[in-house]
Amino acid sequence: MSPIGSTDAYSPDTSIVVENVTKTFSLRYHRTFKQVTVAKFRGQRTKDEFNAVDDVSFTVKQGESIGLMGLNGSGKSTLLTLINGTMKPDSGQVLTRGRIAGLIATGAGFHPQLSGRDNIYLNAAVFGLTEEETKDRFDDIAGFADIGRHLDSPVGNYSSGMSSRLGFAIAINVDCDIFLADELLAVGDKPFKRKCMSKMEEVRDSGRTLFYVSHAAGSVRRMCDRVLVLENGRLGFDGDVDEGIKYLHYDSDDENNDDDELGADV
Ligand SMILES: Nc1ncnc2c1ncn2[C@@H]1O[C@H](COP(=O)(O)OP(=O)(O)OP(=O)(O)O)[C@@H](O)[C@H]1O
Repeated sequence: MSPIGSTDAYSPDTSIVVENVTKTFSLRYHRTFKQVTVAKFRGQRTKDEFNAVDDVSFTVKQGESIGLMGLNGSGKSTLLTLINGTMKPDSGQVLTRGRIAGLIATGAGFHPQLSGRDNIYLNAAVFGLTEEETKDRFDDIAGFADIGRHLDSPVGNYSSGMSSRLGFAIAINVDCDIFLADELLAVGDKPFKRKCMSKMEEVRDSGRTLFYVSHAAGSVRRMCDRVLVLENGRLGFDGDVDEGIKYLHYDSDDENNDDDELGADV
């Protein structure tokens, strides 16, 4: 990996540069105005700040597939949201090259009162597809989501698995340079997870940059050629997949089981 700040980090085959990125959130201890006032009167703390992403730096080359791992709350989703541009870092910078697509949160970007069909057009437009492009891809999207008659009912009534199917089906049909996937296998059923994995392999093999958040060691091993491990917001490990998984102390017996790898969490 090129050191950040070197000319290599900004070379034409660089896909993502994350440079000393920090994102700070507040932990609030009281909800109401009255509680806050009483706490202040008693000299108690009403909030604390912490770095969900803490001075993280790395560079990704176009076509690399990165497994982003770490325990719950270590900052994976926050980092993905910063790469995606939905949130801005408090310090440092994130640079990306090309169009970004992917599934960051189940149901994010869907309008609950619109049907699945209308949401396909809405969501595809957010990803930058024209109406014509979406029409051309509609059958592929609906076919991949495979939610049958529910396509014409409001997305607000969908189960989390159904929202995830629709979200993934749209995202995977967008032409992009960087594909971000945050625990997309967490809610789907097993046949859908298998379908997603082979689609993601297609994405990886087509030369797009893949950023894949997962707790499942087996699927990271199958999908990725490099692992980043976050620990309390800091980058604890960046390198070889097996070593990254060992770094997180996975039980190696679980990793070889194909069924487990599609669903197992740490
Ligand atoms: N908008 C927010 N405001 C305050 N705290 C937040 C916000 N979003 C995330 N956090 C906190 O930031 C930390 C990192 O959260 P994040 O969702 O990035 O972790 P994660 O590694 O993706 O976790 P998981 O594996 O459980 O999905 C957590 O402590 C979380 O509570």
